[in-house]
Amino acid sequence: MTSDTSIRCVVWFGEPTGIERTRLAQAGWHTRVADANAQGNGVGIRRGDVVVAMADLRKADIDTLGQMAKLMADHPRLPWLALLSAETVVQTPEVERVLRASIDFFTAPIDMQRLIETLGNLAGDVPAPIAYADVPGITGSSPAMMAVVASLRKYAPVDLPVLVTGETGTGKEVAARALHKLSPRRDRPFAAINCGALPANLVQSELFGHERGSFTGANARRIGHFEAAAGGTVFLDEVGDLPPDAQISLLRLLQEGTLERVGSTQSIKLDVRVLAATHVDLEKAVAQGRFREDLYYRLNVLRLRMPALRERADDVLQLAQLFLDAFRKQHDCNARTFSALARKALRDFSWPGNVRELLNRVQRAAVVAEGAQISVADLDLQDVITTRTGHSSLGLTRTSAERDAVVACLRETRFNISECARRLKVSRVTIYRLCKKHQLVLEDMH
Ligand SMILES: Nc1ncnc2c1ncn2[C@@H]1O[C@H](COP(=O)(O)OP(=O)(O)OP(=O)(O)O)[C@@H](O)[C@H]1O
Repeated sequence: MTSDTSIRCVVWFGEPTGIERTRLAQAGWHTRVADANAQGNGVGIRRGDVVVAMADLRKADIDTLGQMAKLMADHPRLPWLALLSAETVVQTPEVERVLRASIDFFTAPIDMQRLIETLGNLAGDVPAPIAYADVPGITGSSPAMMAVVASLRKYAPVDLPVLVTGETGTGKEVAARALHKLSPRRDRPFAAINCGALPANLVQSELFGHERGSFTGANARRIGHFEAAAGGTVFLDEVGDLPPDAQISLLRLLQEGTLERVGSTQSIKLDVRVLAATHVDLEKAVAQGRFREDLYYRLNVLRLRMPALRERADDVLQLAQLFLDAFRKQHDCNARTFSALARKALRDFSWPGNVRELLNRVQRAAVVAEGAQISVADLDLQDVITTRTGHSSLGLTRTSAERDAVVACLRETRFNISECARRLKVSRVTIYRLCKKHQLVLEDMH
């Protein structure tokens, strides 16, 4: 976080265009133009200012490139971004050094919106977590999460089953609890049952209860989870795992509002709202005959899809900060925030375990972090950074493919320019131009 008097500054080694300066100024960034070749020139940075350095290679000659790479190596603590022209030859050692030292790079024409967003991330702009006063436990202001919140508000007061779908760890149980808390049943019990974790031979008795002596070991009458939640809400997680007999009992409860305890023929009237969740494809289970179709339709009256975390990248930093703050309240730890690179990794990672994985990684990182900032290594996300920055932009890929094609063809044709031009279906002049562009000195290639 920045103090009130600190300013945000881009130290631009190169030549920003007028439009680039204006867009940065509009986004609250001062631009200080600097020269990579001029030693020790002051650029008016004060302690406490937020500084991002820009290595603008668009017009850099070979000497400037070398100077730039050296400058970056001498200032490894500065967050560096690189700007390339479409013609920048990436295979040169100097450009490679610049790219390796950069957190991110942009190829002309520069996408100013992405650049400003990246600068914001580097400055630690983590919007305050959006919690919804009326919807407990739900955090996130991404469009996907706002749609979820709108559905929760709509579905909560309606006394119908809701089928919550979504990958593991997306917050299906959190959503079910929110539905209960928002509903008129809020002061009655809420029971969350993982159907997949119940032993198959005990499912009926666990859910619907049993009478004394109904099976070996049933020493006393016992009411099941449904009866215990009378007047409230029962959330059946992994409902697809229910065995066939329990599916019949559940269907009856939904259709007639009654249940029978195991070992009894007496129907008990019960008022309970059923919410169910699945991370498997229930439609497929129905098609394969593993799940009753009539039960599927009963459960699937209202449907709520919890988005995967990678679909709501806007929420990742907010959630990460929320989890870190919560951890700090309970434990002694130095970590207060995330480094620029860590924030980038958090946004770029695909989060197969969704919010649960984010929570686990943040807590582990908070324990192992030495300083005030959690690093990429603390989060164990180094691979994300390596893979991402290893990726080429389209411009870079094209440039490098073009160079490879020219080099290969020149070698094949034993450096016969006319033959190479014929094979590549371009003029001789173009071959000479391409050699110049890619800094290919013909004699060196023999
Ligand atoms: N929007 C959110 N805001 C804050 N915490 C969340 C949010 N969504 C999920 N969590 C947290 O993430 C963890 C996983 O959530 P939850 O158990 O609800 O996921 P799930 O989809 O039911 O998982 P599974 O399919 O494995 O049962 C919990 O610790 C929960 O508190």
